[in-house]
Amino acid sequence: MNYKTVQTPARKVIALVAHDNLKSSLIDWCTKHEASLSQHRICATGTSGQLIEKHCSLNIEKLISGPLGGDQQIGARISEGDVDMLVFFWDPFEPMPHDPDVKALLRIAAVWNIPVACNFASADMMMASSLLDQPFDKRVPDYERYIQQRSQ
Ligand SMILES: O=C(CO)COP(=O)(O)O
Repeated sequence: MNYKTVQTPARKVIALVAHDNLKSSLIDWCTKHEASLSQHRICATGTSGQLIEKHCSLNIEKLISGPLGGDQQIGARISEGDVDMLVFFWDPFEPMPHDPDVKALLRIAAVWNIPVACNFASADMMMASSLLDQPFDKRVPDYERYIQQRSQ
């Protein structure tokens, strides 16, 4: 794979997702970081987004609920370059009917070099980063070269 460098903007698009047993943790985390989060654009899977809006004063773009396609929607946005960070409190103790979607979301986030936090501590560290409010360069697959090489 060939890579190129792109710039992540200062004002980020942050995607938030939590499985049911971790929704209260995500709400606590959003409450803790409400002021910082309000400086960025937030999207979330359906139920997580509704609950965050109910408990915090954040504007959330609510996508489809996870089991109905929300994880895939976020994955599609990542591959189109429209998500800069992912906080996904996935449940390590319960299998989900949509486990393939969860895996696909985590995979595509790895492909596109998206910072991902899967628990409270890593999400806290991400919010403490000086890069949160600054543009920063990151390496992503060079799609133009990839498609050019494949179509020769
Ligand atoms: O299931 C989810 C992620 O896999 C989360 O979806 P909801 O926020 O709609 O519950």
